[in-house]
Parts: sequence; structure tokens; C-alpha cells
Amino acid sequence: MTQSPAPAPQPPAAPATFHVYDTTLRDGAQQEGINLSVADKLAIAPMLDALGVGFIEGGWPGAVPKDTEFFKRAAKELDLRNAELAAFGATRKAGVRATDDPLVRALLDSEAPVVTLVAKSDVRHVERALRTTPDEGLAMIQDTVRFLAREGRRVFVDAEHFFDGFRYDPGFSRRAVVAAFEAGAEVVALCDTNGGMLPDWVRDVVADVRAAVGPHAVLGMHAHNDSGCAVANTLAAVDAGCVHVQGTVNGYGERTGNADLLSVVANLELKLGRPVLAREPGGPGGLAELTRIAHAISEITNISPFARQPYVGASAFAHKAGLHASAIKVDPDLYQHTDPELVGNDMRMLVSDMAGRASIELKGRQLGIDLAAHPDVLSRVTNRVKDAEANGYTYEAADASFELLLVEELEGARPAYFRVESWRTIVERNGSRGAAATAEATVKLHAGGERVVRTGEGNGPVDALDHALRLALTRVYPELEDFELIDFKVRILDQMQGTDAVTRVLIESTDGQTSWSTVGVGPNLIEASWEALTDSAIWGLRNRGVAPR
Ligand SMILES: CC(=O)SCCNC(=O)CCNC(=O)[C@H](O)C(C)(C)COP(=O)(O)OP(=O)(O)OC[C@H]1O[C@@H](n2cnc3c(N)ncnc32)[C@H](O)[C@@H]1OP(=O)(O)O
Ligand SMILES: CC(=O)C(=O)O
Repeated sequence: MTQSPAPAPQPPAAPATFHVYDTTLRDGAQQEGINLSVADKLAIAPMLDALGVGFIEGGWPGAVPKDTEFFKRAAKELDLRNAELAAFGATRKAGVRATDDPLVRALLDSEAPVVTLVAKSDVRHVERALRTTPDEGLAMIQDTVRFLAREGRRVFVDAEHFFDGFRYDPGFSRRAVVAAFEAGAEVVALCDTNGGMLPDWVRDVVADVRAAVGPHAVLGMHAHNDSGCAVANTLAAVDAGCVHVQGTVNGYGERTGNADLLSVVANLELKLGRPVLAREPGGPGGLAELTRIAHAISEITNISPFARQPYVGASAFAHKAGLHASAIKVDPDLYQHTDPELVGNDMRMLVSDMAGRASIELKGRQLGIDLAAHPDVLSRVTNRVKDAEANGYTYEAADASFELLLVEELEGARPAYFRVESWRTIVERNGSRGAAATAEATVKLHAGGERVVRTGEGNGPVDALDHALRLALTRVYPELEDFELIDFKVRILDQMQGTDAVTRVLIESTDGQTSWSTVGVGPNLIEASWEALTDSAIWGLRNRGVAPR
């Protein structure tokens, strides 16, 4: 007999407030390899605002000159609709009055409406890193919070190393949080600074603190991802009563990063039914912007998007296995945890040797080719793909070559834009030391009812072949003048099915509007490249609606 699941435990009563606090521009910028200019920060902030976060932590004014400049310019140049800017900084130094601490003063000077103070809440850090007493550690928190609150700032406190500290000496860590609230802090975010917590540990500690501070105190969570649990830890904290979540876009951050705020908000909204992003009614923004903003920000950080990133990655809704595709054909929900459109992403079908007929049918549909009424074609294409992949081809990154294969099986032949008679290449280098090699290629083909022979030059044999092919075809197909080769990848595949190594070439081309990828395989680089180059020309012409001449 099936047992009904136990009712989920109810979260403790908590304030209606819920904060989404982004720290991409501060903690995200602490990631190795990220270096954001003031202009970069000014470009990212409006994207975060459009996403609907409530707070944007812009950096540490006074400590980092670029951040001082950011707050100065942000006040004049940014027109934020949803978010408030937060300036990050530390509590006063030991033995110094808050009013006399230049870094505390710099927080005021930033004119940010919110100030977030990092405060030591692990007694070991107070004694060993600050080299002071627990009482002075608590006084540093209280004095700084009180001073800034009196100056009219909303004060948030990041309780640094809270979880490690709590597991070592819960009494001191609790007192640090209570001290911050008593002094006027509006939020205390409990930080897993070293990122090593697990969700159950977080839940227990947050529940303890929640009981100590009462149901109305705004507790937050700031998680790092060193145990791979930052998002889960953030959700566990919410479950236990946190109503303020911190994180960074794409999970950027020190070491292994912070909680990916995009996953956090998607999970809160889609899985837990908590609308947490601000949205203008009927307007853009919110979750539907998630994928676009993730990629736009990765352009600015110059960190390649992570394909397997939950919700927003290129592979997040990409399906490869044949069995998955056959169920998806019936209902996409059978193999997807959520609808990709809700987060602005797309479902993609990947064609490979793991494809079955359903994968090919769905891929055809995605390419605008309905194969439902052609079971014979589906079987032939499936078999051809499996054979070709066993011989070194890969179609999941070469949609254009796959489409040509499909058209060939459907229409009985490839589009006959030209017929190749032969081609050859020569690489030449004179005997002088340091002289560069040059390449020349000759292509003989038939197009537009004529035999055409053309020679092209290039800095290598593939470049020369590309030039010769264009020279031979552009009189008949002037559209080719817009085509450009934008990426070229080579891989040597050893011992395919007991044969010698083969070479696989993947080419990406563009006509300025569309880009497409083709694949070629051969016993050497030149033959593989020729196949990918000719596929590229054929697909590009067909896509433009050009008829064979
Ligand atoms: C967990 C986090 O990620 S918090 C964010 C960390 N971010 C950064 O550190 C980036 C910006 N940092 C900086 O530019 C510099 O470290 C500065 C300007 C803040 C300080 O530079 P310096 O004065 O040269 O000091 P240094 O970096 O060597 O040491 C930090 C000092 O801050 C003190 N400190 C550390 N945490 C705190 C805190 N929460 N409250 C008060 N003081 C603190 C340390 O005790 C040390 O003081 P000391 O110089 O009297 O020994
Ligand atoms: C404040 C902060 O970044 C941390 O404790 O990790």
C-alpha cells in the first residue's frame, strides 16, 4: 500500500519581508579571474535591478578606490527602480572610536542608503585575527551599527564565520547577533564564510538563532559553495526562518564561489511558491529574464557561461538520450523539472549516437522539418547518425551538417548548388630562416552551368581552400560574400573502431545574422576541413532561400 508522505514541517512564523540581496559586484568580484571596472559595475547594476533584486551591494568604498568611485558615479548615473544600493565595509577597528575610523567614515561618504558591515561572530576570529577580547569584539559591532544607524543608514550585518563559530562556541555567536539587533541592525545575515556547511547543520543553527532573536528579527543567509551546497544551504536557511538571501549571479565569488542567486530565486519562486523578485505588473523582469541576464553578465565578467549551470545554462534543458526524447515527444514535463520558458531558456534536442527516432523527429521539428509522417526517413537518419558518429562525426555541435543529412534523406539528394571535380593545396616556405609559410589552393567545380577553376591563397591550407571555394562560387552565388568563418576547432580522434587516427573539424560560420556549425571528418586536417567548408557554404545558401543555379 502506498503511504502518503508526512506533512512538511511548517516554517516558524516570520516577518512578511523577503529580501533578495545581490553581492555580485562585491563578493562576486572576489573571484579569481574577475576584475570589474567602474564602467562594468555601472553596466551590471541596472541588469540586477531589471531582474528584480531588492539590494545591490556595490563594493567596499574607502578600501577599494574603484568602489569609492562606483558609489560616487552610481548616485548620479543610475536610475534604479527596484533595488537599493548597499555599501559594504567592516566594523570599526579594535580600540578605535567608530566616528574616528576612516573606513567607517567612507561608508557614510558613499551615500549609499544601506550599509552592510562584516562583523566577526566566531570568537576564535575575534581573539586570533582581531587580537582582541570577546567583549571588545561585541563592542566593535554595537558601536559601528549604532553610529551608522544614527546617521540615518539602514544597517545590515554580515555575521562572518557564523556557522563555524556557532559550532565552536554558540554562546558568543548568538551574542554577536543579538548585539547587532540591539544596536539597531535591520538585518543580520548569517555567513558560511568558509563554505563547508551542510543543509541539515544550517537548518539546526538557524532554528536556534531564530528562537533566540524572536520571530520578527530579519535573519539572512550568506553561503559559500566549498561543500557544493551553497544553494541548498540557502534554501535550508529559508526553511528554518531566514527571510533575506544573499548570493551572486552565476555563483561568482571567492574560491568556489557564492550561492548562485539565480538558482536560489528560481527555486524559491518555482519550487517553493515564494515570489521574491520585484516585477512591474505586466512588464518585463523577473524570472523570464534569468537566462538573458546570466549571459549578459558573463559577457561583462569575461567568464565563459557554464553550460551545465542549473536553469540558465545552455545544457540545462538539452536532451541527448533517445529514451528521454521519446518521452519528451509525449510531454516535455516527463524529462524536465520545470518549463525552460519560465526562466527564459530553451529546450534543445541533441543529435548523437545516443539518439533514437524520437530524438530525430524532435530535432527535425526544432529545425522546422516535420518528420512525423516519414517513419522510414527517421529510421534511416537514426542509423546514419549512429554510423557517422562511430566514425568520428559529432552532430550535437554541428546542427547545420545534421540538417543537410536530414534533407538528403528526405529529398533523396543534397541541395545541388555545385559539383566538385577536384581540389588541391600546396604549402610553400622559402629557405630563409624565420620566413613565414604561405599556402595556395586550387578548386575545380561546376556551378551555374559552367566549369570553374579558381586558385586562392591563405596563411594556411584551410584558409587557402576557403578562399578558393569562395572565389569559385561567388560569381554564381554572390550571397557567399557575406559569409565568414568565425571559429575552427580540430580534434584528432585516435583509433576509431580499430582504424588509424582520424581528424574531426568543427567550423562555425556567420552571414552577420545567423551563425551555423558544420562538421567534417577525414584522414587528415585538410580533407576534414574541406567537408566542413562545403557543408557550410551549402547550408548558408539554403538558409538564405537561394535556389541551386
Ligand atoms: C569574508 C569577506 O569576504 S569580507 C570582505 C573581504 N574583502 C576584502 O578584504 C577586500 C578589500 N580589502 C582591502 O582593501 C584591505 O584588506 C583593507 C583596506 C580592508 C584593509 O587593509 P589593511 O589596513 O592593509 O589591513 P589588512 O588587509 O592587512 O588586514 C585587515 C585588518 O582589518 C581588521 N579586520 C578584519 N576583519 C575585521 C572586522 N570584521 N572588523 C574590524 N576589523 C577587521 C584586521 O584585524 C586587520 O587589522 P590590523 O591591520 O589592525 O591587523
Ligand atoms: C561577508 C562575507 O562575504 C562572508 O562572510 O563570506
